[in-house]
Amino acid sequence: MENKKSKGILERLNAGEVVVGDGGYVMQLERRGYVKAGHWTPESAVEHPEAVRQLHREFLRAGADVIQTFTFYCSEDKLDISGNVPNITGAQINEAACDLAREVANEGDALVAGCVSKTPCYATSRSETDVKAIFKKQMDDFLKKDIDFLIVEFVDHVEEAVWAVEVLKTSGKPVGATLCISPHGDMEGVPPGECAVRLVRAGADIVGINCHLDPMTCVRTVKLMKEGLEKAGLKAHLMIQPLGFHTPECNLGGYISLPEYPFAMESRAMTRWDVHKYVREAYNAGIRYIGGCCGFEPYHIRAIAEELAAERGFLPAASEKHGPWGAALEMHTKPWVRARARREYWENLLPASGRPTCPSMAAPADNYGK
Ligand code: MET
Ligand SMILES: [Zn+2]
Repeated sequence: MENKKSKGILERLNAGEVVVGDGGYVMQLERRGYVKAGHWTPESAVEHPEAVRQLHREFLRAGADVIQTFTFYCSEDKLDISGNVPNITGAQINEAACDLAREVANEGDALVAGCVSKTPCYATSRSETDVKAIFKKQMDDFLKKDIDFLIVEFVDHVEEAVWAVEVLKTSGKPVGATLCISPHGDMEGVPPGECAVRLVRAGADIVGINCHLDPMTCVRTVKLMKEGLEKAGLKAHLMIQPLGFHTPECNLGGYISLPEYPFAMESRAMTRWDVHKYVREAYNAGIRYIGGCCGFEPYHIRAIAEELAAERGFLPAASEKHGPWGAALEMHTKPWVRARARREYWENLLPASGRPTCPSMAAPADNYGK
């Protein structure tokens, strides 16, 4: 299939453009009936391509400039342990996912990012040779297809992320690396600033944070990464793809430590107006690749694109069905609803949960990684 993109990821970022990322696939497709929680493997790229294609399309229509391949946890060691897909190989899933991402990316001017994530092999063996062989295999699957750049995501030990970057750099493609860590640092206690330095020295062109924690916490962590890079005299682009959930009480383990994870997260969902605040904060921190992870649905991505409409110079296609700051309510028949067609109303609203006996905060477990 022809690759129609106008500019690569680094051309865009080097030119100072904002790049809007896409949202969370595994969690959204679990809710839609195409991913099994616990396993979180992406066999639907082969079994139900129409479901994956549709979600890619919705993120594209919402304004995403990058379509990530639906290849989360798609290393052979993870697929083996998971045992969820006895008749489908990792290579089949990786290749099908690349085709789906390319097909949809070419419906707009989006880029395709081939994505790898943390491996069970690292957790059990810490073997650089074995872990690197796993990343190399997944990368080779991607390179049979037409991808624009590569992303290492959802890694909580910087050592493993560095190994992934070292492998992916051999492709000659740009590499982004996002850790799923808190402001306290990675699982070995390596602070975010030091993590960023190690990733950039390993060859990452873009560094940042994804998943595990809410947007404002992730912005704080990326700021620490930026400070670390500045102190070391290094330069890299910054990226952020946080949870679409409020997790103010979370510790190192992030959302996985919450009693509501993963089947009762709904009451923590970000509103589109929360996303506006997050995006402005991220932009002001100097982050230019701004997207989402688990919990981010297409309307959240549209909110990113709408908050950044002035900087980008255009609105996404999905904004045809959305007036800015509730403007479409101006034609509502009820005057008290019409009165909500203004920014101050939505910006200052404190949404009720509708659950009178529920706590607003939970007690997260503190045994992550043990
Ligand atoms: N890009 C991956 C996805 O959205 C990240 C998952 S993090 C658990 O499926
Ligand atoms: Zn996630």
